[in-house]
Amino acid sequence: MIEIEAITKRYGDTTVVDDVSMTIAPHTITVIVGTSGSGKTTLMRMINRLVEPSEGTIRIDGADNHAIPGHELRRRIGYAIQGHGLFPHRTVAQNIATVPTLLGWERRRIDAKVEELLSLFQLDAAAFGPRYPHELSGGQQQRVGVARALAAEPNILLMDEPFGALDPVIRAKAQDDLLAIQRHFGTTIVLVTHDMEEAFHLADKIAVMDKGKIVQYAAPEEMLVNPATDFVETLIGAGERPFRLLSVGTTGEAAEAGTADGEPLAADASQRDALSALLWSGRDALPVVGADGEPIGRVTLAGLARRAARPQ
Ligand SMILES: Nc1ncnc2c1ncn2[C@@H]1O[C@H](COP(=O)(O)OP(=O)(O)OP(=O)(O)O)[C@@H](O)[C@H]1O
Repeated sequence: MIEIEAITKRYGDTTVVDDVSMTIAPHTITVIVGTSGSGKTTLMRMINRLVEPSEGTIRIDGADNHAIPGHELRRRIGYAIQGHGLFPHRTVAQNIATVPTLLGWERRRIDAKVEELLSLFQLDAAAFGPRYPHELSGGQQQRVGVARALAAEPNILLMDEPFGALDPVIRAKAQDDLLAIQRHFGTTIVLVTHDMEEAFHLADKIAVMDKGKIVQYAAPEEMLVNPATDFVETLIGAGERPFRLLSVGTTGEAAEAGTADGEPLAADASQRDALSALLWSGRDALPVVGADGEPIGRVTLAGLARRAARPQ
């Protein structure tokens, strides 16, 4: 659990984070969005004390983060940034092993961790471990950057625009990998992004910042249905709202009893994907199957339309 209490950061006369309080529950993904310069990065960096606050307290699992030496904190909290920040003269394996080596882990444990992470990120350890960062694609470098941030098994992972430099296809893949990895390790993730699509895809809770303040901190569905201010509504993109509502729910949740013809949809696909498949196939209904391939019902255009409509 991360408890941020009345935290303020000033540079000279300028207040860049203004009396922010928020609690981040363990094992969740919190996404911070907002306009450029609204203080997102500064707020996040006060968690691992890359930036020292002017006022206020941040507690990590109950302990004031000021009571923990900065270097210790940054070892315990993973940090991944856009452009990955890999060491160019170290191999992929050495990069991932950086913090475990600092912590004095045994060689065998380090090797096992490197292999586990590379395979979780779908990189073959034998092929990629010995390579240098310049021998990887941008997307692969980025995955190694996140793998490195996770190597010491941190409870908390801070991510600053981690997928900002990736093309849309690789980016979507990287987001899905991150969700799978977060479930695997139960890591508490705080992520800053400019991309609302990404925020709605990943977040358990979204914090919207404007001029150093949090203007709304809520679950995606709640924010869509009840945006706190005009600013939040603009940021969400009012025209996108029905589609975003569908993108935060799964097809399984929208499944109704009954059967339908056509290519089945996976229950864990988003309702937005289901809508797209329905429109594209020209059908009113499509079958839904569970992870085991067994039918669990059908999803209908009318059912999705009800879910995308303003709640009454
Ligand atoms: N070391 C510093 N000294 C002075 N001002 C700073 C410093 N670091 C950040 N700022 C200012 O604080 C404000 C908030 O910066 P921050 O990087 O937190 O914003 P952000 O919301 O992450 O922006 P972006 O989305 O553009 O990355 C900006 O106006 C920035 O210029």
